Amino acid sequence: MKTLTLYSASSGFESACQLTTLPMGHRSHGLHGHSYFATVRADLPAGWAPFPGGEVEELRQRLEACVQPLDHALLNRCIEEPTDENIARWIRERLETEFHVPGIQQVGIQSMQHAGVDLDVQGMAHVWRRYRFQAAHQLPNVPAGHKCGRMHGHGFEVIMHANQDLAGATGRAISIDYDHLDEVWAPFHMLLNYQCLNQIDGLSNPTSEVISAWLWERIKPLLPELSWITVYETGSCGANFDGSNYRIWKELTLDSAIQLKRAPTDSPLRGIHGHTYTLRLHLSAALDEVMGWTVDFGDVKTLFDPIFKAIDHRPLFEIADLPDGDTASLAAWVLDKGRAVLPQIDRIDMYETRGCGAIVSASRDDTLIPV
Ligand SMILES: Nc1nc2c(c(=O)[nH]1)N=C([C@H](O)[C@H](O)COP(=O)(O)OP(=O)(O)OP(=O)(O)O)CN2
Repeated sequence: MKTLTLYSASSGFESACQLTTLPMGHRSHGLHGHSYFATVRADLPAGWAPFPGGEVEELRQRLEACVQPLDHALLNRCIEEPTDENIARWIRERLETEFHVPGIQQVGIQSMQHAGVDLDVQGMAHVWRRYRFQAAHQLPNVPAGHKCGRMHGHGFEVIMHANQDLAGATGRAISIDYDHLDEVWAPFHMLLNYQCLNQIDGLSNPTSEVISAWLWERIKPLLPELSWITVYETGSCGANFDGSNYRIWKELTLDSAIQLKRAPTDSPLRGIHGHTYTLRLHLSAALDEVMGWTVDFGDVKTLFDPIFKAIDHRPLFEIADLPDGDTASLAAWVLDKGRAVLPQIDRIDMYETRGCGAIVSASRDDTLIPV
C-alpha cells in the first residue's frame, strides 16, 4: 500500500499584538496578548533530518527557532497586521526560506483555546472556532443492550471550519473573523443547549454524523465559506462532514517505551525512553441510513483493542515487525494492522507530545482534516 507520511511539529509563544484595521472599540484593536500555539505539517524527503527517524525532533527545533523572534515580543514589530492568518503566513514563509523546510502541507496558528487558522497546501486560510453545548440523546436504532440506546447526555463540541479565501463571494469587506462565526453559531446554541436532541426536528436519530450533517445543511446557506463541520460527541470521538463525505475518528492514549534504533550512539533518543502517545484513528465510510452512523465508535474500539493491547504499556522496540520506534514508523505499523481489521481506517495520527508526531495516510492526496 502506498501511503503519505506527514511529519508534524509544534511550538508555543507568548506575544502581544494590536489589530489596527479592526474598528476602534473592538476588543482586539487595542494592545492585548495571547499564548499562541503554532503547528506545521510537512512531507519531508528522505535524508532531510540528521538521521532517519529524527524528522519530528528536527522539524520541532526549526519551528521553535523560526517563532523565537515572536516570543515575549510585540508581533506588530515583525508582522504588519498580526492576525492569526498573517502570523501563519509569516511562519510558513520563514520556514521555507530561512529554515529550509520543504514540502509544507499545513501551518496552523491557535491564538485561543477554542479558535485558530489553518493554512492549507494551496495557501488557503481555514478559520476555525469551537463551540460547546450540553444536551441529552438516545440512539433509537441500536441493537438491544447497546449503551447508546439508553437516554444519556454529553458535553458536545462543534468546530466550524470556514475557508476564508471563499469570503469574497459573500461581499464582506474583510475576510471571515471569529465574531462572524459567533454570530452564525448563536441561534444554534439556543436551539441545542440544554435540550434533548431527539425532540428536535431532523434529529430523531442524533448520532455525531447526523448532527454534523444537520448543522451543515442549516449553516452552509448562512456561511458559504463553511468547509467542515466537526462534532465531538465525547473528548475522544466524533465526526466530520464536508457536505458530501463523512469521516469519524476515535482517539486513544498509549503509554509505551521506545528506542530510535537509527539515532547516533550518543543521542538520548537511541536509548530506552517513552511517551504518552495520542493515537487518532480516522475512518471514512458511507453513512448507514438506518443506524445513522458510518462505523460504531464502540465497534472501532472493540476491533482495534487487540492492536491497542499489543502497543500500550509495552516496550515497542521488542515488536519484531516494527522497523523503528519513531512516530512515523509506529503510525505506519498501526495503519497496516488497523486496516486488516477495520478497512475503513484511512489515516493514523500518532503524537508523542502535543502537535509533535506523524500522520500516515492511505490516500496520497490527503486533504486538510480539521481534527
Ligand atoms: N459512528 C458513531 N458511533 C457511535 C455514536 C455515533 O454518534 N456515531 N454514538 C454512540 C453513543 O452515543 C456513545 O455515547 C458514544 O460511544 P463511545 O465511543 O463508546 O464513547 P465513550 O466516550 O463512552 O467511549 P470510551 O472510549 O469508552 O470512553 C456510540 N457509537
